[in-house]
Parts: sequence; C-alpha cells; structure tokens
Amino acid sequence: MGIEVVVEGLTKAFGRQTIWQDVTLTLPPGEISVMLGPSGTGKTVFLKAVVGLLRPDRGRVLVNGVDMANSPERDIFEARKLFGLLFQDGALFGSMSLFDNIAFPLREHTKKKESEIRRIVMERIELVGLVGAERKLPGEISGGMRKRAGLARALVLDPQIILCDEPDSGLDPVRTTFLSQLLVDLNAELDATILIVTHNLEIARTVPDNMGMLFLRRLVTFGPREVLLTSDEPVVEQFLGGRMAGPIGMSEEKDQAALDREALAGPVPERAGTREVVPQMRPSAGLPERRAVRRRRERVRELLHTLPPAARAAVEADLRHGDRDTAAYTVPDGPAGGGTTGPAPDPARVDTRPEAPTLLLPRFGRRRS
Ligand SMILES: Nc1ncnc2c1ncn2[C@@H]1O[C@H](COP(=O)(O)OP(=O)(O)OP(=O)(O)O)[C@@H](O)[C@H]1O
Repeated sequence: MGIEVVVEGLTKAFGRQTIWQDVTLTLPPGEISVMLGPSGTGKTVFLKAVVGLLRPDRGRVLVNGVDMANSPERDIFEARKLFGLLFQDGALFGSMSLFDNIAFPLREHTKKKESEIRRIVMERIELVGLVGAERKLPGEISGGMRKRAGLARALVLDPQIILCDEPDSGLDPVRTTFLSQLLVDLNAELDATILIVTHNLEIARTVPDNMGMLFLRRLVTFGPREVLLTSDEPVVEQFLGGRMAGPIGMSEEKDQAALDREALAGPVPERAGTREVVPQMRPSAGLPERRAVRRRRERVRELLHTLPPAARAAVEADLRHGDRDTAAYTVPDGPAGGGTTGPAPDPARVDTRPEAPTLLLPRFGRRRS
C-alpha cells in the first residue's frame, strides 16, 4: 500500500512574497488526491515542498518517518526514492531515446545490471502503452506520448507516492481522459498514494478520492471529494463553474471594488451541474478494483458527522451503494446545500458512468487470464 503524507503548518515565501501559509493536510495512503487552484497559487511549489526539492519556511512534511522539510539532505534524498514525479512537460532529456530517458533513474540511483534495467524499462513502457516507440527521441513523438514516457520514468523505482504536476497540460480532451484512466489504472495496480495538481475540471471531478484547493495564500479546503464538489465557498464555486464572477480575477484575486460592482449586478445564476458529484472513474476492465475505495469508505464513514450537510448527503449516497457503485448525487437547490440531507440519488443516474474504455493503452487493453 502507498504511504501516507502528513503536511503540517507548511508555509513558504520567496523574499517578501508569501506563496501559502499554514497548509495542513494528510494524503491518505493509497488514495488519489487532487490539488486545484488558479494559476500562480503555488501548486507546483507545494509539490516541490512535499518531495523536499524546496525547503519551506515553517512546518513539516512527514513521509515514512522522515520530515521532508527539515531533515538532513541525506535523509531527504533517501526518502525521495519513495516518490515518482511526473512534471508538466514530462521533463525528458531531448537527446536521449525514450528507453534511455526511462532507464535514467535506474542508472542513476541503483546498481542494477543492464539486463535487469532493460526488463524493468520494457515493463514500464508496456504499462504506459509505448511499446515500439522506445528508440524514438522525445521530439519525435506527440505530447501525449511524452507524458506517458514521463509517467513510465516516474514508475521505474516502484514509487509508493506519485506526484503529477498538470499531467493534462497540452493534451486534448480525449488524451486527457486516457491519461486519467491510466492514473486510475495505475492506482488499482500499485495501490500507490497519488497527488495530482491540475486545472482540469474533468480530471478533478472524476479521478480523485480527495480534493483540495489553494487560493489567496491558503488552503481553502482539503478532504473527501464530496466536500469540494458540493462546497458553497465562492472561490470553489467560481472555479468549478469556470465563471468570471467571483473572487478569482484575470491575474490574481479581484479587489474589493470589483467584487462590489459584481454584487450590484445581482446574483450570478449557477451553471447547471456545477455542484454535482459525478461518478468516479473506475479501473479498466480486467484490472482489480482499487483497494483504496474500500479503505476510503471506512475512513469517510468516521468523518461523516464532521462534514457539511451537502457533502454528508453525497457521501451517504456513496456508502449506500457500497461496493456496487458510486452514485451520482446532485446538491439540492437552495442556499448552501439547503441544510438538508437531500434526496436519495436517482437510481436512473447511478449507471450513467461511462463504461471504462475497452480499447486502452496496450497493457490495459490486453486480455488477462
Ligand atoms: N524558485 C522560485 N523563486 C521565486 N519565486 C518562485 C520560485 N518558484 C515559484 N515562484 C513563484 O511562486 C508562485 C507560485 O508558482 P507555482 O508555479 O507554484 O504556481 P502554480 O499554482 O503551480 O501555477 P500554474 O497553475 O500556473 O502552473 C509564482 O508567483 C512563482 O513566480
């Protein structure tokens, strides 16, 4: 099972610019979490702090007993081997073949023989569906293939924690869905803890177990996906609805005068479906169910009494369906979840989840005995 990541009171500034402060959250082991936030709110800086590539000014990041924020560099370096990192652009070396790029961490960090390296690299290449492309240079393949190569490289050291920085950037919606499916499938196979930083609402709505959002130098919320997806925080509603009205401005937050002008113009109608808890993506046919799902149900059951009403209703709907399915649940009309537990989910909606595509990346598409 993946490893829990505990972040406590994390604060980071560059000179006089505070990026975020007092960020506290726990990434539950083996679960998938997503961190949202408008551009420039410090999501990448957060990932770098988690993996110990940037030292925060205050706070701790506990991974397997190592504080990634304050330990000696030697200990951080060792603990970093637990991580797989997928950077925005795949961060591949342009002059190296995909094979050599993917082999790089093994050659750098292990003393494995070339034959063993070849076995591992080819296994990961198959896993992400790049068989046949291993001799190509990064410049000779598409952006989506580069992402998958980056992911293969992130997987060669058998990470127990996978951090993905905007895995969707530069991908079309179809490739983004394939990549989402790949991440869910990897989680089903590896049971690794995964944190994805993204702006992509489709990924945010369908992939994670937990969601958080950074805005205005603080963590607005972090918890079970139902909390953020039903939240009535203005910044969350604006972000999920992709609206102009709200506290997020073109470059940063809006000033009070702009907010006052908006208020005078009257309430903005909510876009349909904005606060809907849509079904979570499931592993491809032939793969095991994600072990995290059952663990999360037990965990969230304990949290139920602490959740806002709309989130509680959505979680209850999910629990009612147990292992059979994940129910779609729409927040009832009315202010802030209406203080009501809401209607039971419409059974007709339960099966609206798109079937897992059968023609997937080779590994996931192949028949299993
Ligand atoms: N090494 C650094 N030195 C100084 N400032 C930095 C450094 N790294 C990041 N920043 C600043 O930190 C802020 C947050 O950057 P970051 O890249 O984490 O944002 P982000 O939320 O990931 O944005 P995007 O969604 O656009 O990728 C930015 O203002 C950036 O200029």
